[in-house]
Amino acid sequence: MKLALIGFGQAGGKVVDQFLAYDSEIGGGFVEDAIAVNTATADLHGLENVPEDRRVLVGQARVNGHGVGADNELGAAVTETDIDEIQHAVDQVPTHELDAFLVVAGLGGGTGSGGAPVLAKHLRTIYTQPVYGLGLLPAMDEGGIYTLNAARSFQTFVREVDNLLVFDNDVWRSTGESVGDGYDRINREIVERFGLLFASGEVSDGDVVAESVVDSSEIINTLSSGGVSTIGYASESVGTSGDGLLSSFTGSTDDFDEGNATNRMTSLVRKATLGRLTLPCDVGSADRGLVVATGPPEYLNRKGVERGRQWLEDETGSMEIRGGDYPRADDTDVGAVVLLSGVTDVPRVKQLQQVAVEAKETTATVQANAEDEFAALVDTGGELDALF
Ligand SMILES: Nc1nc2c(ncn2[C@@H]2O[C@H](COP(=O)(O)OP(=O)(O)OP(=O)(O)O)[C@@H](O)[C@H]2O)c(=O)[nH]1
Repeated sequence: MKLALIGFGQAGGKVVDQFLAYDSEIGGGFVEDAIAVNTATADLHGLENVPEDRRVLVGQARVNGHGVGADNELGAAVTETDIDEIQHAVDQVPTHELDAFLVVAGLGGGTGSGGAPVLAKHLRTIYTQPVYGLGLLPAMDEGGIYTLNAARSFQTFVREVDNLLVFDNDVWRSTGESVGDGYDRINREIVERFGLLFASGEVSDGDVVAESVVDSSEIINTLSSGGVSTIGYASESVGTSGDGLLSSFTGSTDDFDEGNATNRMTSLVRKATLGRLTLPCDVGSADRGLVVATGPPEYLNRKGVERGRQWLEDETGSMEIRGGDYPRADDTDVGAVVLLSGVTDVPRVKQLQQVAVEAKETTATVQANAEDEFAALVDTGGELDALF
């Protein structure tokens, strides 16, 4: 499907930057346009792939290009004020080619956390295309302010988009990794999963057309349940003709190969669903689902996808599970992407909200105490007078 990507804040901009790289790497064709919005000049300069004329600085009058310092109310306020600056950039998007907008932001900071919901709301009042969000949840150890920001932004963002796709940094961290290296790896995981899904609706005329190629309308229908979505992905290297299943084609019967490919695809769908999701949840709470089989066309086995799809129907109890192929002739992996939409049983969100409520209460108590303590510090019991 053709997307206009809008990265809001530092994390949003970096992920959009990586989406651009991934799209050209796989020849995906899902990025119709890409814009980065930020309150910090330095963050915009740090981007590599978003064209310079698609970078928008907001809030200059209030923060002078220095960011909002994790104040997401300020992030929201400056976005409201400067919405025309962003609209000016969106005006250049060839919207007649567009299937949807995707607004990407880290929810723990200030700029993206506050600005992304404001922009989503604005876009939905103007355009007929769906506006999706991709929200990145902070790791738990980032601290109270990030958790509180994320919980409040999540609540607002999910209300203002047609569907909120979520990626939880906490689940994807590795111990012993520097923050920078960690984000580079995590961002790759993000764009691989979401990128494959979006590219799957973009099979061009020159590509090999498989038996049942996923269409962008199937992605849109799956996401039209609204609410929150998560993605699972599993893949297996099939190598080139020297190893993997291809080599087992030679010297074995077609029946055996067919059965092998069917089993492989069915188990990839299960692995994708039961393995690490971008946002862990109870799969049974999903409202809709989409199974996409990716890889060289000869491995995209219809029976395998169908069995995987039926299995997901049983797991979710939903009748709205779609399935299809994304053939990639030059790929050495065969994989399954599983999109679960409208999930409602998400312990991580409840945990985030609980910690946020505690953080809010603690902040209020600390502030009240600080005021009393400061008054006590300055007060001399009437012994001394201030100058004026
Ligand atoms: N996945 C991912 N998450 C990131 C990355 N950088 C930051 N984050 C997360 O995003 C949250 C918000 O950080 P930023 O995007 O830097 O904040 P901002 O929107 O620019 O807002 P301010 O810096 O407060 O103006 C953090 O709490 C992290 O959890 C990144 O490169 N990848």
